[in-house]
Amino acid sequence: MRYKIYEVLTWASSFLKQHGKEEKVAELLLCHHLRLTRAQLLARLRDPLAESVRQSFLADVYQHVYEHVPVQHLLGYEYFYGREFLVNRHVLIPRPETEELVQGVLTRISYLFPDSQRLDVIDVGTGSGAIAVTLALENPALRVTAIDISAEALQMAARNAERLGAEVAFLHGDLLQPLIEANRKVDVVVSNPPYIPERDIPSLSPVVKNYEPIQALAGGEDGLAFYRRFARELPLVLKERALVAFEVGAGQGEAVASLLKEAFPLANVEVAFDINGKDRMVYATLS
Ligand SMILES: C[S@@+](CC[C@H](N)C(=O)[O-])C[C@H]1O[C@@H](n2cnc3c(N)ncnc32)[C@H](O)[C@@H]1O
Repeated sequence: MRYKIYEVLTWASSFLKQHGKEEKVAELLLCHHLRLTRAQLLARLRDPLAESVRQSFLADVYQHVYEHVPVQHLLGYEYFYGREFLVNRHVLIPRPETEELVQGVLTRISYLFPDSQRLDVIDVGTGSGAIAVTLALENPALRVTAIDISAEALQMAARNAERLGAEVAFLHGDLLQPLIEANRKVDVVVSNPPYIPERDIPSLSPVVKNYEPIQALAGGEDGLAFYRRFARELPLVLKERALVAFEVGAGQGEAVASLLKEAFPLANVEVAFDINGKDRMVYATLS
């Protein structure tokens, strides 16, 4: 007996709901397995579903429910700023909050450096390359370099840059060390570093804790370890006129702003809030 698409979809949606997962995951996964858009899927709900597709689709649904595999790992991608970024276990799945950081950087660049050519922009801890690739594509005048300590993450970021046609240079290294060693001075440093306090890691949801790289999450005892290092190392790499843009964990805004004010007493430091009203970005402008 062959089931119709809508029968399998209805069953999977309520199965997901019963297990505390989002129902819409069923539609996403089924579109993926059938290589259809959502509109095409909805137009074919009464078509029969091939048994092989039904089985591979249900295998993914079970993995999501019983093993907490993130849906992005089942699909192999996540959307960021309207573009598809490939993801795997070596990179953080890019989050919507980070789109707000990218937006903030693009806006600030346009008014801080209205007539500068080829600004040197560095994305530290690039992961999937979401920030670096998006900045390069949204403003092709930027000269974007991405750094990560994980060689596997850099591989994925480079693949994303190539697929999306972005010109980004990649450096393997520890935070700003590749720039310090080369005595390179830059205009913009942007980073979404690991910022989860170590004590909070055990209570993260299994979808995050079991599948996202710990190196992308753990920010030392209080979550601020990377910002402290940035505050020490940034003065060695920034030009006189420069922009620093960080994503921070909710509640960390003021602490990170203080670190930047200590490092750059003359800078204009600003804590910005995300769409959910949480302190999420800290910007420092040196001029
Ligand atoms: C929170 S993830 C951010 C990934 C990506 N930028 C994004 O916003 O989706 C942090 C990234 O920093 C990298 N990282 C961790 N420690 C690092 C270090 N010491 N130097 C450079 N990168 C580091 C991790 O490998 C990870 O890719």
